Order: sequence, then structure tokens, then C-alpha cells
Amino acid sequence: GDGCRGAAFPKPGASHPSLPPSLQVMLVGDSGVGKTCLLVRFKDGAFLAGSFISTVGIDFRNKVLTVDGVKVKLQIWDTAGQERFRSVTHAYYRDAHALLLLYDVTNKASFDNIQAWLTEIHEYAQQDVVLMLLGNKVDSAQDRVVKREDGEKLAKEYGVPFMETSAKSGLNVELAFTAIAKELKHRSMKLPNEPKFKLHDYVKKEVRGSGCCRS
Ligand SMILES: Nc1nc2c(ncn2[C@@H]2O[C@H](COP(=O)(O)OP(=O)(O)OP(=O)(O)O)[C@@H](O)[C@H]2O)c(=O)[nH]1
Repeated sequence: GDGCRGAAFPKPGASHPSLPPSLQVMLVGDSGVGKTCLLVRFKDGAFLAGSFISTVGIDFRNKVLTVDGVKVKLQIWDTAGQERFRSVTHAYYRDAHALLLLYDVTNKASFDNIQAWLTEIHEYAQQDVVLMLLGNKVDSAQDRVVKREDGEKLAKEYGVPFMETSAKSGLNVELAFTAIAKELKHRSMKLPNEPKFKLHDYVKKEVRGSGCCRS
């Protein structure tokens, strides 16, 4: 059965700390910011070029990462950014351990909507949800309208870790999901003598630039 889905983290101090069978990570943000492409890049290492097919409702894929020698199974929920599917996605927030909130650096409106997304997250997600802000499509340097500093400033204002990514070139995609997996793993398995993991510091491993020539 799937009865463990959304199970709470083990109690701190439990004698055998262990990870929940899977950790739910949800991708949210306006339609067209690249949520599906980011997930496909992470899962399959590919970029789906061509026509844009909007996600209908919600979709998910699993990926197992090895974090500090421990296998972490991420169940990644790809939500539809379109307004008409909002009520569907609202129902999933509660079970999310982590949220990746995306905007598109070539689309100002998607950036301006981040505050509304944060309000929605505040309303529907767990209070201790792990949150990260991603500015996607940095490969499109000529079309960029949202400056890196704008993203940084907004993220700082809300105390949210921030990175710029490209699903097209792959820039920082693996790093973003690894950061989330590490944070979730450290939260649920507090091993003795293990230094505290700091997500805000870890995101500084981010590679700067457009990533245009990497893929
Ligand atoms: N240049 C560039 N284009 C991208 C990138 N990521 C996505 N795209 C393009 O942006 C469009 C939308 O991408 P999707 O991943 O389908 O967007 P989405 O956020 O899942 O959209 P919804 O499902 O409607 O919420 C597609 O045409 C992609 O090819 C990127 O990193 N760089």
C-alpha cells in the first residue's frame, strides 16, 4: 500500500533514525517557467526541445539519489502552473517535504508572481517545508529581463535559498535537487557527531553564468 505517503518525519531522538520511504518534492511556479523541463533534465539528463506542452493537473517521477552514502528516494511532483489547475495542486502541498519554486528569468511576470506563490505556500504547505527559489532559463542570456540581483534580493527578503538554473544546459539542476535531498536527509537522520547541514551555505556551490556552453 501507499499508506506511508506523507508520513511525518521520525521523532528526533528515535533510537534508529531512518528516512521516510520517499521524500516528496514539489515543483511550483507559473505556467511555462520550465518545471517539467527541469524535472526531465534531472531525471533523464535530457532537454525536451520543441513545442511546449502544459502539464495537466499533476504528474510525478521518482529518482533515487545517494547522499552522504545514504540512498534518498525523491518523489518529485510536477504541478501545472496554469491557474485553472490551482485547486488540484493545493491538495498536494500538505504532503510536500520540499518545494522548488521557479520563475523564468526571461519572463518578468513569472518573477512578479513569486510573492503570490509564497502566500499560497504559506497557506497550504507544512510550516517546516524546505523551500528553494530557482530562476530558470539562464541559458537565454539575450532574453533575460530579471537580473540575478533581483532574484537574490527577493530570496534574501524571504529567507529562502536561491539559485539560477537552466533545464536546457543543465546548469545547477543536479545541484538544486541534491541540496534539497541533503537538507531532508539531515533533518530526518540526525547522526551523532555529524556537522549541521546548512542549505543556505550549500547553494553557494552554484555555478554562475548562462551554462550555454556546457551541454
Ligand atoms: N531556453 C530555455 N527554455 C526552457 C528551459 N526550461 C524550459 N524551457 C522551455 O519553456 C517552455 C515551458 O517549459 P515547461 O517545462 O513545459 O514549463 P512548465 O513550468 O512545466 O509549464 P506548465 O506545465 O504549464 O506549468 C518549453 O517550451 C521549454 O522548452 C530552459 O532552461 N531554457
